[in-house]
Amino acid sequence: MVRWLTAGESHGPALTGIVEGLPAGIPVTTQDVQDALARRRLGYGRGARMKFEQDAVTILGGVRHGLTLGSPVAIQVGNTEWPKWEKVMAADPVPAEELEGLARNAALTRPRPGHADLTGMQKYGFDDARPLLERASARETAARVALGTVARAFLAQLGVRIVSHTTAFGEAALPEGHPFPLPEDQDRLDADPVRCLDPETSAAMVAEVDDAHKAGETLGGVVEVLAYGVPIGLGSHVHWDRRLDARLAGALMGIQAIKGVQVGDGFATAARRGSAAHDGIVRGEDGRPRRTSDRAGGIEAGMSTGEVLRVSAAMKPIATVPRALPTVDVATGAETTAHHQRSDVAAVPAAGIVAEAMVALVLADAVLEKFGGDSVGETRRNMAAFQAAVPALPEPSADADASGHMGDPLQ
Ligand SMILES: Cc1cc2nc3c(=O)[nH]c(=O)nc-3n(C[C@H](O)[C@H](O)[C@H](O)COP(=O)(O)O)c2cc1C
Ligand SMILES: C=C(O[C@@H]1CC(C(=O)O)=C[C@@H](OP(=O)(O)O)[C@H]1O)C(=O)O
Repeated sequence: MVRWLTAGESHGPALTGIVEGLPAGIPVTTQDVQDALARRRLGYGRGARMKFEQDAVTILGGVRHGLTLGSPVAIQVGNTEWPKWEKVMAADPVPAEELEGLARNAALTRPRPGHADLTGMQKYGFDDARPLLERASARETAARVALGTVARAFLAQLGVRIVSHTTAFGEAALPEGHPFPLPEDQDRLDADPVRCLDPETSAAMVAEVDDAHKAGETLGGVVEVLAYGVPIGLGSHVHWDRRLDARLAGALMGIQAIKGVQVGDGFATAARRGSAAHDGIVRGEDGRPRRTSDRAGGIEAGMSTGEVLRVSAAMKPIATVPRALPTVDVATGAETTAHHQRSDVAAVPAAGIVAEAMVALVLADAVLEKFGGDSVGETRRNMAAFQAAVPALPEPSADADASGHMGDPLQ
């Protein structure tokens, strides 16, 4: 079982992530993690903090000379903002006179609708939103991306490669039937301001962000993650919590601001007739069955089919709306507008990078569940043996009934 945990606050000294259960022999370096984190900072609409803050990566355990040891991998991502917050976010008590007059320490009592502020204060018994927003902040996703780097490097050793792109940003969306991006497109995607390969749609998405910015608004959107080379049979139909689709959906829903997840064509299939909703099965070139399309997103009955795995996540607009939303001041009881602080206008492209990390962690777990292995080599051998044993179809005889009809159940 692969387990992972993160700790740390947005303006604390660092975020820390630990992933346990990955095998020995995964090639990963500090630079790999640093590069992955740099991708998360990109994207049109991100706020000022992304420009001046660096992610300071230290691998604290589980890796030696560029290879994992099979022990828990611990990664620290230092917040270079920390010196400004040393007193306000100190772990140990700070004398009141040292906090007095510090603007950063002022109690935030006008909770933002759509963020953790109000419900968190009510639930945890705080009269200030600071202790909530510090952990609710998606700064935490830096730690997930760091851990996802290791999971992804493991999957790459097995020929599984992940790519993501932005399919909708505000009202601008890729037209239906657009080509799927390939893993080799990653650099081109990262070079696009919104991570969309269609130039016309990309320009429309940028215009959406500009419009929202000018109007004091924020935006959401949809990202899609594709995984190539996923073997047949990850996950299982036998129990709800073993279904690969359920596990991916939970992991994607666990990203801040994600409000909808779909597998393959998801919601669109609900409006289709059966014949246009599923993927036909044919004899593939290697004599094994293949699907004629990827509407199901490479998962049927909670199991990977061996086709391209495809999941999408819908992100709501950023809650810190510059044209501040109505709220109440919990200190005075007065109706007012929400506190506003520096914020992203939109973070959809960054959410795509975080979604890649979550998909990588779930797939790494599912791969190890099916194939096991304490070293990368062992997992690779086990996976190859299983794949070699997937039977090819018998050669059809000339007089076989091609109708495949099983009788009408309504008669
Ligand atoms: C990459 C990323 C960046 C985000 N940046 C901001 C931000 O700058 N301001 C903000 O209010 N919310 C931001 N969010 C969303 C909030 O973290 C999220 O809405 C909040 O934690 C409440 O959780 P919920 O939206 O899932 O209910 C961001 C989310 C992600 C994934
Ligand atoms: C810091 C990051 O994202 C932050 C996520 C976030 C939120 O409310 O989720 C609010 C903002 O934090 P701050 O107000 O300190 O600028 C974002 O910058 C990051 O992604 O690294």
